[in-house]
Amino acid sequence: MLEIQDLHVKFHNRDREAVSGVSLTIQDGEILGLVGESGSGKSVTAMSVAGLLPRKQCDYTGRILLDGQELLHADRSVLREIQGAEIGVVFQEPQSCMDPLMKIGSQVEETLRIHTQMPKEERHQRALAAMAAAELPDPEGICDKYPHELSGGMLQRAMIAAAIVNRPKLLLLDEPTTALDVTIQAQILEMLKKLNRESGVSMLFISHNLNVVRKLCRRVAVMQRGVLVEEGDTDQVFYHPQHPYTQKLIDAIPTRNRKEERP
Ligand SMILES: Nc1ncnc2c1ncn2[C@@H]1O[C@H](COP(=O)(O)OP(=O)(O)OP(=O)(O)O)[C@@H](O)[C@H]1O
Repeated sequence: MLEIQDLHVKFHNRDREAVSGVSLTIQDGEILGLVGESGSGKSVTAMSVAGLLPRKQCDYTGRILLDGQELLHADRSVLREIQGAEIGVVFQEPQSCMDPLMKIGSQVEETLRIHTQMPKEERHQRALAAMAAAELPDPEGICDKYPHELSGGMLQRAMIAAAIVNRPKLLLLDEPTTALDVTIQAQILEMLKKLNRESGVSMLFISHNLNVVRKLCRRVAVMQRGVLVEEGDTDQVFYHPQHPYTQKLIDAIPTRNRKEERP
């Protein structure tokens, strides 16, 4: 469903490419993990897919196809349509993505307001359903709250609800659990798994932590300095890494966590 072909991105104010010849595919209903250290080009890859690349500040080549439709060179108006209707995006810091002065319910509904003609009551019902799918307790009550009244974990669930409310084909999750404590992180990973199982939405899950990716993704791609150095079945990559950089990422995981869940 998503095909990235030979993507290159170079920012004008940098000497080397942020993304150098990355090719990746995500099948219908698949969750692909994308790992690598800070600055390896994961977010720039996701931004290219989401149509969020600052086009005036960089040169970019390649192709990005979502169900056959080219996105990398598409017009802004086409991208805006796709962003709201077919691709949902969730970032690490929900606080910085939410409007502090707008109630949660309105923010979750926003995509529907912009991209559909749906009547108000139907929008509200869809927002409640999305919040329930994101496992927010008491969605009706939370609709009336402001962002500062929710915990970090709850806010991230609200962001996920906003990203799925228009039933996108693809969800881009850029370090969505990194800022959360481990218990909340585990609960959100479980929720994402269930969401994928029940709605069939495909996901690109970005993390610098290979151990987190293992919990969610059957397939993983590893990036280093803009280049895709390894890709394959997550367990295979984890237990038999082919690239020294992947080994380095694995070595960075505490041994206690590495042993758990060994098949
Ligand atoms: N708007 C921009 N202008 C110039 N350089 C940029 C811009 N956005 C990203 N970069 C550079 O592109 C490279 C890749 O960054 P990217 O954010 O994709 O890395 P990442 O793997 O997602 O890391 P992190 O986890 O820290 O976000 C980095 O060197 C970064 O500084």
